[in-house]
Amino acid sequence: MTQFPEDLKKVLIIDEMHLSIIPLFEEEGFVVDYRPEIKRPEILEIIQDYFGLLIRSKTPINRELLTKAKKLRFIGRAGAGLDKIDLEYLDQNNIKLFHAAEGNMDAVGEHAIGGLLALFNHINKADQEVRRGVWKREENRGEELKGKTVGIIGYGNMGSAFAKKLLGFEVNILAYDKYKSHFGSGVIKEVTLEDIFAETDVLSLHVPLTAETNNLMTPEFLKRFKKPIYLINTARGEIVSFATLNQAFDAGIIKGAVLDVLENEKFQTFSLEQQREFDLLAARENVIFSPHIAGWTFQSYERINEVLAQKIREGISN
Ligand SMILES: NC(=O)c1ccc[n+]([C@@H]2O[C@H](COP(=O)([O-])OP(=O)(O)OC[C@H]3O[C@@H](n4cnc5c(N)ncnc54)[C@H](O)[C@@H]3O)[C@@H](O)[C@H]2O)c1
Ligand SMILES: O=C(O)[C@H](O)COP(=O)(O)O
Repeated sequence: MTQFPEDLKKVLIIDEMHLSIIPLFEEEGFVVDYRPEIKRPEILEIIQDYFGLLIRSKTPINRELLTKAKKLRFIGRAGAGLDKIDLEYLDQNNIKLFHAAEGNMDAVGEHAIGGLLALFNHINKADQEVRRGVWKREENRGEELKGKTVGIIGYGNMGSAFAKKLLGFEVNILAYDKYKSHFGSGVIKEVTLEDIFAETDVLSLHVPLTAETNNLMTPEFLKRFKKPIYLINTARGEIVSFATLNQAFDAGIIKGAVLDVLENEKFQTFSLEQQREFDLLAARENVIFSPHIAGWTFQSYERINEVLAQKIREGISN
């Protein structure tokens, strides 16, 4: 067990997490305040007392918050995405950041495959029809994954987990990563973006949300695909807008989509245009939505805590 001085023990948890987080961190010698219901104004008032902060994504960890966090030495992100965190500030102020992407990457890989198979085989649509007493076989004839080329953009934890799950489906797997190289294997081919445009049948996005990937998929970007594609987005909704998706469907560039993430995930805050474009998407039979649950399994919920506790144990003692 790590022994910390009295004033370097307090850890604040501001998001709902599997309750295993409490004993895991207490065993490490921390004093844990589990406050999943806490609102931002109170966080701003009390954050000065804490050595560690454990988060998911409810509250932006921006300068307003961080400048008040005078004793803060580490942040633990129970999950993968770091897009709500001011990474530059952490770097400049020697605040360590740990994430637990390894804890939900298998869930994301399996969800992407599940969505794709459901899309290819019209499972959701056919299920609704049969429940209504409608028996349509020809209209629900499926598409096989075997022989398709699957393009992956972003080959980190999620992209590589998805690729690994694809092995066995007898597909051609191409992966492009702007900041990583020499990751290919005999089966998974490391390629350029041009190769992705030229060969992809199924495109899966696994980049983080950054200034560069926000709206990465513009209409111009999508026009560069040589064949109509099926799109899987389990990364972040801001990478491709509703309007761009509709345009690409209408132009025959996208012929089906699995969308676990949306450009705005709070329906009540949709602008009129977002509502109009979302309704158009929702009217398409070849779109499958889910409410940002790709990484959200019973197993990952608990595994994320274990990954985080272990990384913090190792990282804090250095
Ligand atoms: N839907 C969900 O439940 C869920 C769960 C987990 C993660 N995610 C999302 O998946 C993202 C990826 O997670 P990860 O753990 O694999 O991250 P990661 O950092 O391990 O991998 C991302 C990869 O993308 C590459 N990249 C960055 N910008 C790029 C660009 N412009 N073009 C091409 N490649 C680029 C990076 O070099 C990196 O290798 C997270 O940031 C999060 O947004 C979603
Ligand atoms: O980045 C992640 O790990 C997933 O998108 C889940 O995010 P959440 O913990 O904020 O729900």
